[in-house]
Amino acid sequence: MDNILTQILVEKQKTVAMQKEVVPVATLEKDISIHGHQGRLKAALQQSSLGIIAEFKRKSPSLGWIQKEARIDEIIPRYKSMGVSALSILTDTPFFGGKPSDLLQARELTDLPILRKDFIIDEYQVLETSAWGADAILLIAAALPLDKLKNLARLAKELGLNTLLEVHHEAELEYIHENIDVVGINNRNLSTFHTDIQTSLNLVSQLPPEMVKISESGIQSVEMLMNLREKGFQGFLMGEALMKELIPTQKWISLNHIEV
Ligand SMILES: O=P(O)(O)OC[C@@H](O)[C@@H](O)c1c[nH]c2ccccc12
Repeated sequence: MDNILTQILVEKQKTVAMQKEVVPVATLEKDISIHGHQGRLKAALQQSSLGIIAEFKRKSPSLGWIQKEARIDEIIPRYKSMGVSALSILTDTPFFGGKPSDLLQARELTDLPILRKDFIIDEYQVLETSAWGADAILLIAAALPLDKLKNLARLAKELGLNTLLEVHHEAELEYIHENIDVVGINNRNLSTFHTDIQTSLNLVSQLPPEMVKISESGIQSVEMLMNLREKGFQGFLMGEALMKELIPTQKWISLNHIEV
């Protein structure tokens, strides 16, 4: 199989089928009424902060292990001290080394909005996301037919979750509809896994002006972030650079004090 996304989706179908056996829908639904989070990702990005969505990611198909032994209770307090706007927690195990308990642990540690980062292909996973106390789901246009994506986004809205739609090119902009709260342009080509910030810069003018916009992947420096910010992005999904602490925490803290 040539395309990594295709491999991930095949694997995901098996995982979801297994999970449905382990935790039946009725059990998940009990937890949903307990949490009842209202989607707060969009609101957090609309406030005038730096707009970083800090990702917790142990490994990725493109990089291999980034930090195999990374712990939520060490990384999340650092992200909090940086003044990030939201968190992104990977819950995919085979390809990204994440697990649902990472999200649960992060939820215990902070009130920051949490994006559940996974490959959502089934309503069951939307229920899980809500039951685990996250605030938002990611839906990837390249991974889903439009009608399926619309059904998932509708369920998310009913549960009070925000939906972040991930797009890569112009043709996918047709996926934007009333239940999409935030649009993310992924700078990573999902076939080659190569990143290029130009992807964001090229597409931004074609997004609806009122839409909250995020640039995802390959943001490695403050200069890149500021450039994207000037071009109209309010959110910046960053994983590798933060996990590796390529930019000192102190630098982020000082940036939060300037007018952005
Ligand atoms: O580590 P980076 O290059 O900063 O990228 C973070 C995030 O954008 C990336 O992990 C990502 C974007 N979309 C995804 C979809 C699935 C898994 C991962 C992703």
